[in-house]
Amino acid sequence: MEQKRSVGRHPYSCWFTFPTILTTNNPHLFKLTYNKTINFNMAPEVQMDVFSGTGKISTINGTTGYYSKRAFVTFLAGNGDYVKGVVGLAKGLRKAKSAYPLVVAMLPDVPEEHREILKSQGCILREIEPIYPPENQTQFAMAYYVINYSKLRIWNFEEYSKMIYLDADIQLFDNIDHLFDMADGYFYAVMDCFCENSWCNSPQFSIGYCQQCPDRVAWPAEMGSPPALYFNAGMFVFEPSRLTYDNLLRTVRITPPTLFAEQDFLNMYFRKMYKPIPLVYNLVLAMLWRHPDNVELAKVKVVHYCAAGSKPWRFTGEEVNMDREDIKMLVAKWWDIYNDESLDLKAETTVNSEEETYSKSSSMMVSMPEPAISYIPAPSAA
Ligand SMILES: O=c1ccn([C@@H]2O[C@H](COP(=O)(O)OP(=O)(O)O[C@H]3O[C@H](CO)[C@H](O)[C@H](O)[C@H]3O)[C@@H](O)[C@H]2O)c(=O)[nH]1
Ligand SMILES: O[C@H]1[C@H](O)[C@@H](O)[C@H](O)[C@@H](O)[C@H]1O
Ligand SMILES: [Mn+2]
Repeated sequence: MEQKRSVGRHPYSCWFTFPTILTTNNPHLFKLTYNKTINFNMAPEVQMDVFSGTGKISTINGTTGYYSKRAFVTFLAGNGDYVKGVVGLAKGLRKAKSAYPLVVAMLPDVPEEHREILKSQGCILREIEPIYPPENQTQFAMAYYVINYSKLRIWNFEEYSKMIYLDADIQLFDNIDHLFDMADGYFYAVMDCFCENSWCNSPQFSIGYCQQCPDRVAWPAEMGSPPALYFNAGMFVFEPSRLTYDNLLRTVRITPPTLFAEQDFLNMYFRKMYKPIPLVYNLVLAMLWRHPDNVELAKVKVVHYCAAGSKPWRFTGEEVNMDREDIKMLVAKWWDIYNDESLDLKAETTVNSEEETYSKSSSMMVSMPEPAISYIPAPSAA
């Protein structure tokens, strides 16, 4: 078992130590240094009609019946400070009065002390085994991201019919429970931006093309058809399913890793069922300086502190773009929630069980009537 492998360093500090992915004439091709070419359109076919869709038979307070069980889920690896992100998220969900609990899919290397903190905040802990891409190929993904393949385990959480995945470096500033009411059978997420240096080896970056403003640089005909819509995998709405899970694991075993690791993989796997949702559900911070016209900050519900140097718990303000007023304001807002003791779960409501710890309030929440349906129309395809 490779469980002892440690989580890599942040990509921005070691980017060029990895073999470069060369650009090609075709946007769908990422040519690797050893002349192996990955064609996203030629990826192994996967079953797309695999979602379970309806509610399942489950037991609430001893009564068996059909209902849809929903939860947020995040991912935690290692003994570093990402645990602060999860605590912040649990408190942010409480502040937004979400009706659903937060499940933490965590690797075995999360220390007991951190598990206790998360339990005391009402999180449901689920230990997962790490997933690594095929042997000897990890050099083609950024080391820092390789551990993120383990995230695929959340498709196995079949006791939930629908889940919203949130990275630990995400904070909610508004209730987003209505996203659970979107039609089943799709994969929902926010479109990414290709303008940051992290994309510098992509065909998109090389010609200055970004799906966030497709008219800025027209996609040249000689480069083939424009690339498929690409989402940021820090936030997505999905339906756990054993069938999908097995298929994901089978597919990942035969899919050579690329730069953004499981994010690229998920984009490839779910390309036919991907539906974009508005960027207020996952504000990738670079949008603030790359596409300011697309952002209405006051309306943003979910902020993703993914730009280099923006993690609130490590923030110094010294990195590029980090001295902006909007960034400092968003970091301060994250700390307001993290430090707000009134958002801590009250100790007396915590219930312990062998496998999971959850709060009485969260378990009650699951059986509450569903919130009113409020469908969020996706923006038209870019
Ligand atoms: O030491 C670590 C590193 C990461 N994580 C977890 O992994 C998530 C992803 O890491 P980052 O948030 O630091 O990465 P980015 O936001 O820069 O990366 C984006 O691209 C990644 C490609 O692998 C993933 O898809 C990720 O979800 C997406 O937001 C974290 O939020 C956290 O939940 C940990 O728990 N501990
Ligand atoms: O997931 C990655 C990562 O978060 C990078 O920081 C960002 O520049 C990319 O756009 C995104 O795809
Ligand atoms: Mn993130």
